[in-house]
Amino acid sequence: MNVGIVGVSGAVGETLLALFERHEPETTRLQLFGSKRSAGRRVDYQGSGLQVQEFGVERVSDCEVLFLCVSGDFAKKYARELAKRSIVIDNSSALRYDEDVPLLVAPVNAAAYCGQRLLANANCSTAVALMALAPLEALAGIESVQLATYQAASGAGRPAMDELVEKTSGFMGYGVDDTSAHFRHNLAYNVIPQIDQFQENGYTKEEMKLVWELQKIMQRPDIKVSATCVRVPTLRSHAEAITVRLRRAVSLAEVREAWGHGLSRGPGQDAGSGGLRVVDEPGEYLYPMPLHSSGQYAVEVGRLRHNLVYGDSGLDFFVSGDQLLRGAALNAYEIYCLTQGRAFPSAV
Ligand SMILES: NC(=O)C1=CN([C@@H]2O[C@H](COP(=O)(O)OP(=O)(O)OC[C@H]3O[C@@H](n4cnc5c(N)ncnc54)[C@H](OP(=O)(O)O)[C@@H]3O)[C@@H](O)[C@H]2O)C=CC1
Ligand SMILES: N[C@@H](CC(=O)OP(=O)(O)O)C(=O)O
Repeated sequence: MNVGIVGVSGAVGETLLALFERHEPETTRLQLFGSKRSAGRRVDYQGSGLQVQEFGVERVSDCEVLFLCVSGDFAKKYARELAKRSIVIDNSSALRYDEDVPLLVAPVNAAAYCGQRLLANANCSTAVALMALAPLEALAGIESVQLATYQAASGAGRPAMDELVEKTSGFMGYGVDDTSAHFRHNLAYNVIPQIDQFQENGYTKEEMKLVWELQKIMQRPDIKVSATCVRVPTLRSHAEAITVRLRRAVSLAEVREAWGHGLSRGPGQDAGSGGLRVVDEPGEYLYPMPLHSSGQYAVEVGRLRHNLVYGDSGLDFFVSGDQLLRGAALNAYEIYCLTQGRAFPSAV
């Protein structure tokens, strides 16, 4: 198998490379690509060195599978052309809403893959939320979802993450420095209620992605979704406070049970918790947090309780999941596993 990663120096690309290093058989020939900026750089991989090559359509032509970890504009320009020769797994939002492109969160809607060559990876907040939402949809049917997100700096890429570290260590006090090259404001010791551009309806594009993508992936265009997305000064792992209204009353025990077996673990595998871990022992001060979920394949879910407004058909809970893994690289790797008929690594 001949595989290429385009954008390997970025936050998603480097996380994907680490997954290949850990899970991929040595027989796979991996090629790495980037812009002129990182061309020529050598990267350690499975005991040898790989050189990053400058991307070019002809240069990637022998790759049977190509991961695009670049931008939406890059995907718009190249993805369809590349898909004529390779299976293309795109991490950007550019093609997610095209009718002929399956939008995949592999443990949730693997059935949407049926041999297409151009495949879209979902938005990070959407993928993290879905790990807890999909089993609830199967359990009782979802009427509505309300989300408030707490999104890490790395959601805006590797340079944004580096900037937060630098600005935090150089913080001089509030009102002194409101500059940032990657966010609308300085994120150090701050929270910013804007991710992506504002839309005409007053929501941001990140908030609307949650609406569009939950509806497309769950094949439920009628589900009501509303979100507020906030950037917080964590480095990795998006956390989300989620309120769900179900079609019927459920017990909390039923919900925990559903979370224990409601997700696919890959072609030919039995369903399992496949990437969701219940962390819900308030008496022991154990609940989902980026501090614990960062670097982990599983999304953590906890703080489960019935919602005081909706009663026993409503649930409140909190999730935290490493968005560079579940919301990007791990999900992309699982999509690749799907195309190869292999079990997902989270099941290993
Ligand atoms: N970060 C996250 O949590 C998530 C990101 N995504 C999406 O994944 C994609 C990558 O994001 P992320 O890793 O965060 O971004 P980064 O800014 O960290 O990395 C961008 C990458 O794109 C490469 N690149 C830029 N221009 C070119 C070019 N002309 N040819 C080849 N490579 C190029 C850069 O390579 P070089 O260094 O060589 O210039 C770099 O490796 C984006 O579409 C993003 O929306 C999706 C879900 C979550
Ligand atoms: N928007 C996300 C990361 C991302 O790139 O998402 P998308 O692929 O949907 O644009 C964040 O900033 O946390």
